[in-house]
Amino acid sequence: MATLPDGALMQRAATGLATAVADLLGGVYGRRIVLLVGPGDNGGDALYAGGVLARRGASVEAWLLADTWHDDALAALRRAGGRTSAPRPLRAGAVDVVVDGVFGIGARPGLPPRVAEAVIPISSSIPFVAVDVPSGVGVDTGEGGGMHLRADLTVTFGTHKIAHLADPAAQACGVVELVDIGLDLPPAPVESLGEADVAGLLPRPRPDDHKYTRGVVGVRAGSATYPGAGLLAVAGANTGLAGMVRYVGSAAETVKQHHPEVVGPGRVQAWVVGPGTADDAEQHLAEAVADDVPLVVDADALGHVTAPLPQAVLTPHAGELAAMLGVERKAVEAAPLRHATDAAARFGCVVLLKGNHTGIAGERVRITTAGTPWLATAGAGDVLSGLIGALLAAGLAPFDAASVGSWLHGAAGTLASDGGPITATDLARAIPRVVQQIAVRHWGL
Ligand SMILES: NC(=O)C1=CN([C@@H]2O[C@H](COP(=O)(O)OP(=O)(O)OC[C@H]3O[C@@H](n4cnc5c(N)ncnc54)[C@H](OP(=O)(O)O)[C@@H]3O)[C@@H](O)[C@H]2O)[C@@H](O)CC1
Ligand SMILES: Nc1ncnc2c1ncn2[C@@H]1O[C@H](COP(=O)(O)OP(=O)(O)O)[C@@H](O)[C@H]1O
Ligand SMILES: [K+]
Repeated sequence: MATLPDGALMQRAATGLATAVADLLGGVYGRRIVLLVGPGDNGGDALYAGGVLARRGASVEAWLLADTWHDDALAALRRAGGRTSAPRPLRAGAVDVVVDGVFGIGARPGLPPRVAEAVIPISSSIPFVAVDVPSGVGVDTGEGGGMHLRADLTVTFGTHKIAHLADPAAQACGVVELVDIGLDLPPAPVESLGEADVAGLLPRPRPDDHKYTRGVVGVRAGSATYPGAGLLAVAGANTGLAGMVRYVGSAAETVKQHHPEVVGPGRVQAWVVGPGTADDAEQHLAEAVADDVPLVVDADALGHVTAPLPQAVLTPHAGELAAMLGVERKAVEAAPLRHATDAAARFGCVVLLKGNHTGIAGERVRITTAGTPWLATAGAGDVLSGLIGALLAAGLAPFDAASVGSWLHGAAGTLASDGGPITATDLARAIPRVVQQIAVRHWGL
């Protein structure tokens, strides 16, 4: 901000916001727009954008929800023909869009009663556009805090904030649109991989490779009671990303019938331990750890992790992580990033916490946004552990294996789903297609 004329960034932000609102409305002239305006620059963005839209023929009213507001921005709105008015109940169809400019990155979580009273009587069928973040969420934690607003579209500036990536706040954002305002940004403490990042990290077979140089992954999963978990972990491992898959466990016959490529015990470069192992989980974990290679620890084996495991990727869902940390599941769901980071410190390894947006805590934090809620289906987690194991065997460091595996898993779920329901088997089958698309788009093959 110091290098630019006063207000330049805010003008860029407000122009981007006005464009996004116009796109959402499919036009501006005659549209009815309500601005929820707080005391800071977030309210200033909303007011300036309202001015741009009013000049183009929209009917814009601002509800001033704090005792102070951005004076210059309100003056600009008034000059453009906008007005202020008192909050009132809005039934469906009463206005075309509500713009939430109450609080932005300067906010503490939660909403003051005056704001809550104004927004509760607004029909939930009126679209909400959040300026920067839905007001009231924990901007730098992604935690829900107390009360917060929800948006159909969030227009943010310069860079994504943690609240756009980390649940539960991310679920309140709707679609997130990033407006470039020309900021020169430092490295981020939280990252989200995109397809090009994954293309750069994925192991590629070289001309002189053979199956052993590409890495061998061993799967210890499934049992007489749960053979399916073994099959699905193998399906995730056996998608061609490692050179070979070994299986160790009591579902060996079933695994061989479905996956003729898979071989029995021997040397491996990485282990996957846990899905469906039931009473054998502790022994499988001890044997895998004794091999001193990187490993994925999932499902039944997670309860047997007591000491730090420096080469491991732990892949709990919220319930499993809660049990490991001795807290309530609700506490993990309210603050997933914090609990994943705590667990990574406690167990001295990478912790991948599964969910809508999966968080990977290790040397840094990465969040996966590539998935779809259709992935909430039995066995999808077993496929993930196998897939991450294959990437470990292929030579990726645990933090990269976990985050690249999670991205491929989400992208495969989204591709297989195409908007409809999927099974874990469909998901595993789609993984090679995702890798093929990456190869075509980014590797020039
Ligand atoms: N920085 C940039 O590069 C750019 C920033 N831009 C824009 O500026 C926005 C940030 O603006 P900002 O810093 O003025 O803070 P903002 O979020 O409007 O609110 C702070 C005010 O709210 C109050 N308050 C907070 N929480 C509260 C609560 N729970 N309950 C009650 N009150 C609460 C707080 O009070 P205080 O804490 O001082 O008591 C203070 O008065 C940013 O999100 C983006 O939209 C763009 O223009 C482009 C460039
Ligand atoms: N609502 C959701 N949106 C997106 N992905 C989800 C959602 N719920 C679950 N998933 C993903 O589906 C997988 C489920 O794994 P898990 O809970 O271990 O199931 P299982 O034990 O049946 O395999 C995880 O990768 C998780 O991230
Ligand atoms: K806001």
